[in-house]
Amino acid sequence: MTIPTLNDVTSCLSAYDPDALPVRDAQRIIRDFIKPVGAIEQVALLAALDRVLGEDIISPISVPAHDNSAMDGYALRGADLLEDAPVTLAVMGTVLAGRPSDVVPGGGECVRIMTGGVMPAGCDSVIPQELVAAIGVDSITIAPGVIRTGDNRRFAGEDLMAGSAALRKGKVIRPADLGLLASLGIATVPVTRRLRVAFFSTGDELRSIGQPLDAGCVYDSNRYTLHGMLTRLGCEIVDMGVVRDDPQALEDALRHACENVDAIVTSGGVSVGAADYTRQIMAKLGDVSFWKIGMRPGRPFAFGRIASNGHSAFLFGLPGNPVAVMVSFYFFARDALLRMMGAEAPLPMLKVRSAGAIRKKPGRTEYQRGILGSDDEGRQSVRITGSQGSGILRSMSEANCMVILHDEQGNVDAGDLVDIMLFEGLI
Ligand SMILES: Nc1nc2c(c(=O)[nH]1)N[C@H]1C(S)=C(S)[C@@H](COP(=O)(O)OP(=O)(O)OC[C@H]3O[C@@H](n4cnc5c(N)ncnc54)[C@H](O)[C@@H]3O)O[C@H]1N2
Ligand code: MOO
Repeated sequence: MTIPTLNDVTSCLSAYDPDALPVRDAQRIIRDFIKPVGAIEQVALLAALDRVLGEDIISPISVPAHDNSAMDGYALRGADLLEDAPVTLAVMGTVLAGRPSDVVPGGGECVRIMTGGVMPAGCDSVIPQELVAAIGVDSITIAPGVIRTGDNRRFAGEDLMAGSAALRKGKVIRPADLGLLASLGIATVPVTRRLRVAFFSTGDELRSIGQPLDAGCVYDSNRYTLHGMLTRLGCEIVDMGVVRDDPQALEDALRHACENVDAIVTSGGVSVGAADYTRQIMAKLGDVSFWKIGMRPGRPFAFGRIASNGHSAFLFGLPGNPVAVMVSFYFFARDALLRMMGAEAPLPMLKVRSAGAIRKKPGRTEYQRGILGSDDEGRQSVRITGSQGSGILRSMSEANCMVILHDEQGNVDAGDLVDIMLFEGLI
C-alpha cells in the first residue's frame, strides 16, 4: 500500500494556503492522511471498558431467549377476556423466573407468573396482580377492559436476535455495552490495540515541578494537560518531559519517539520565534506541514509524519500556549488519534442561548470557554468565562463547555443561539 504524501492530500483542496487554513480543511487533511494501526487483541470483558471494538459482535443467542412476562401477575389467553363482563379464570400453577413450567393452560385457565418467568404455551398476555379484581383460592376474576391481548408479554429476541449485529466495530465500549456483551454470554472482546503516543514540551523557559522557578521561567503545565487528555483517550503514553530549545536535543527526542510509538504530540516551538528550532528539525525528519489555522486560540500547528531508522510516526506539533494546546488537541489530534485506534467517535454539538453578547470577527473559528447553566427564568444558557487569552488556563478550568463560533459568524447578541460542545466526553 502506498502512503500518500501531505502534498497528495492537500492537492485535493481547491484553495490550499498553509498560512490561512480554515479549521474544516485542516481537519479534513488530517483525517485523509492518518491511517488506523489495524491490530486487534482479545481482552477480558471487564478490561474492554473504554477500548475500541475491533470487530462486529454478532449475537450468538436471542435475548431474551424465550417469551416471558414483564410483570408479576397471571399469564392468560387473550381470547378468554370479555369486553363487557368480568371473567373468572382457574389458576393452574405458578411459573417462577428461571424455572420454566410445563403447565399448558386450556380455555378458561391461567397461570400465576413472576416477572421474567417463561410464558406458558398458549398464553399471550399477563395481567399484573394489582389489577386483578378478585383473587380466590384457586381462581381470579378480571374486570372488563383492564388489559388487552398481548399486554405485558416480552418476546424472545426483542432485545437482540441470534445472528444479528449486537455492536459494530469502531464503537468505544461504554458500561451499557459491557452489559450487552454480558447478556450474550461473551467473555472476551476483540479490541484494537492501544495507540502508543509519546509527548513532550519544548522550551528553555520551562521548569518541572520541584525545580526552582528561575526569573522569566514558567512551570511546564502542558505536560500535565497532555498527560490527562491522552490518558482519557485510552492511549498508552510515553511521557518524555521537557526537551530543551537545542537542535540536537530535539532531533534525538523526535527520533527516539519515532522509533517507539505510533504518534508524537509536542507542545511549543511551532510558531516563528527565534529559538523555535522545532520546525526545522521536524521538517528535516519527514513530511511535515506548518500551518496557520484560521482559529483562535491555536493558530500555529504542525502536522505530518516523521521517520527514523525505518520507523515512522504521525506528528502533532501543538502550539505552546496552555489553552491553545488543549484546543488544538481536542479539535485536531483527538479525532485523529481515535481514528488511528479504529474509533468513530464524533462529538455532538448542542445549540443553546448565549447569556451575553460575544464579540467575534468573521473569517476565523473561535473556541471560547463557556459555562453552561440556567438563566433567571430557568432556561439553559451559556456564558463566557471572562478573559479568553490563550495563556489563561484558569478560565479553561472554570469552564464546562467550549462555545464554537464558526468561520462565517460575526458578533453574537445576548439571547442568540450558539453551538457548544460539552467537556463531558470531550475532556
Ligand atoms: N510573530 C508571531 N508570533 C507569534 C505567532 C505568530 O503567528 N507570529 N503566533 C502566536 C500564537 S497564536 C501562539 S499560540 C504562540 C505559539 O507559539 P509556539 O508554539 O512557538 O510556542 P512557544 O513560543 O514555545 O510558547 C508560547 C507560550 O506558551 C508558553 N508555554 C510553552 N510551553 C509551555 C508549557 N509546556 N507549559 C506552560 N507554558 C508553556 C510559553 O512560555 C509562551 O508563553 O506563538 C504566538 N506568537
Ligand atoms: O493560537 Mo495562539 O493560541 O492564539 O496564542
